Amino acid sequence: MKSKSGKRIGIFGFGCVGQGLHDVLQENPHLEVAKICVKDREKLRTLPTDAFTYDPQELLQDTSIDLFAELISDPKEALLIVRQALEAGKTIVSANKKMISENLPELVALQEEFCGTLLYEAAVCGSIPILRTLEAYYGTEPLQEVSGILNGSSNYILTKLDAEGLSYEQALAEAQALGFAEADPTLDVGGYDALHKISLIAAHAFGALVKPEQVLRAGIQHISKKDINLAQVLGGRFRLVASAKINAHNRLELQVLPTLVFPDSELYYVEAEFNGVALHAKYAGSQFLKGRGAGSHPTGSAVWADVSAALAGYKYSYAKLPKEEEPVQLKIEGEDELQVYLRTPRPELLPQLPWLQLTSFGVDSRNAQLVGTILRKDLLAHLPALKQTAAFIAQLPSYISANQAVNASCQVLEELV
Ligand SMILES: NC(=O)C1=CN([C@@H]2O[C@H](COP(=O)(O)OP(=O)(O)OC[C@H]3O[C@@H](n4cnc5c(N)ncnc54)[C@H](OP(=O)(O)O)[C@@H]3O)[C@@H](O)[C@H]2O)C=CC1
Ligand SMILES: N[C@@H](CC=O)C(=O)O
Repeated sequence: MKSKSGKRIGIFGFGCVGQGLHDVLQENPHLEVAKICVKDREKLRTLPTDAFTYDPQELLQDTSIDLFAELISDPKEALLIVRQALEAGKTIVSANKKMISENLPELVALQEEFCGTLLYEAAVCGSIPILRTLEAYYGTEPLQEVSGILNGSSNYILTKLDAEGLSYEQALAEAQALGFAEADPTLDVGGYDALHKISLIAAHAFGALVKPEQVLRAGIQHISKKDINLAQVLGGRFRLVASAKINAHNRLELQVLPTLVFPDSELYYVEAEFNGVALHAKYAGSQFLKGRGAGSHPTGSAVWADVSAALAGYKYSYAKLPKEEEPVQLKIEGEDELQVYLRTPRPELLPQLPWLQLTSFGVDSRNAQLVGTILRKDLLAHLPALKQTAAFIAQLPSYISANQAVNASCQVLEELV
């Protein structure tokens, strides 16, 4: 079908997001879909066979195509596609946060060298226009913090455990069936996906190029009924929260941690696959954006928005990234203290940690719970050993005392008896 704009798009991937984009383009025929590149020749498709190709070069070398959308689940192949498109000076839109966050310096350099364009709004918080907001609105204003719920699947699981009493396995299976989860769901529940997203946010919001090992990261995969009940008795909910924030020493602190949130936080009300991001700017003050963070049409909509913007000549300015001649201003560090809740079914494996304060409770043959205060950098150093104990680790706000947690745990036990 001839499009209104006369422009042609080549799409890589026809899964959850690719189909979402295709649906949106069918209802809004501004662009002609040249072809869709997929992998599996045996898969049943909802479109005729001639809509597809299995050879990426058939799209990449087609000079009649004006721009590409890269929406495949394989980050290595995605990098090859995006690299080739940018080296040819083309415009390409991607949703692949793992690939982009792990290769951002190269992708920025390729855009500069060959004058191509890469946009990736769909890679961060699905339908929420967070990158465009950071770029177009906060390109010059200093930000103090950007934080929130950046992974739809984890949030869906946590909501279902808390509100409907589903088992972890049931909730994860639902998140997968609905198309929210990554091909490897460890990326979601292990906090890696949120790490990729907060790294991209850090680049646009603070001009920081982040290495994964600089981020304090824990996921939700070891959460248990006991933890959910404890949160409920305390009047809170666990959410997987990612944050990038400038601390009192003008250092950037990055973390992805399950966090106990209460009704005084906007994040308490972010449910199911929704995401929510709070921005704290020096002059504008605070803002909160909430919307669907995963799913076919919400993500397809974000890709479509990028496609439309790219056709209108929009590019990221990366205004806050340090220029070659400037030294890197922002150091990533962790001198501050964190209060954490920790429960492990393998207490015998708990490493010796330099706790500043520590209260243990709920210790029996199967579990140990504790609330402790520790320096962020010490927790970062010991996190791999803690993870060996299958521990569930979460940040507790400082206004919750260890005594409150102990009392809540006793109440949970009484209710279970
Ligand atoms: N699902 C979501 O809500 C969101 C996903 N994303 C990101 O969007 C991207 C796509 O995710 P999603 O649609 O969920 O994934 P799906 O698993 O639903 O679909 C993946 C698609 O990629 C194709 N594909 C995989 N490997 C190759 C390859 N080597 N060559 C060509 N095609 C290939 C598959 O082909 P075939 O059909 O033949 O199997 C399939 O069509 C990922 O980067 C994901 O992280 C971003 C935001 C939200
Ligand atoms: N797996 C991701 C998909 C969107 O980015 C998520 O659950 O958020």
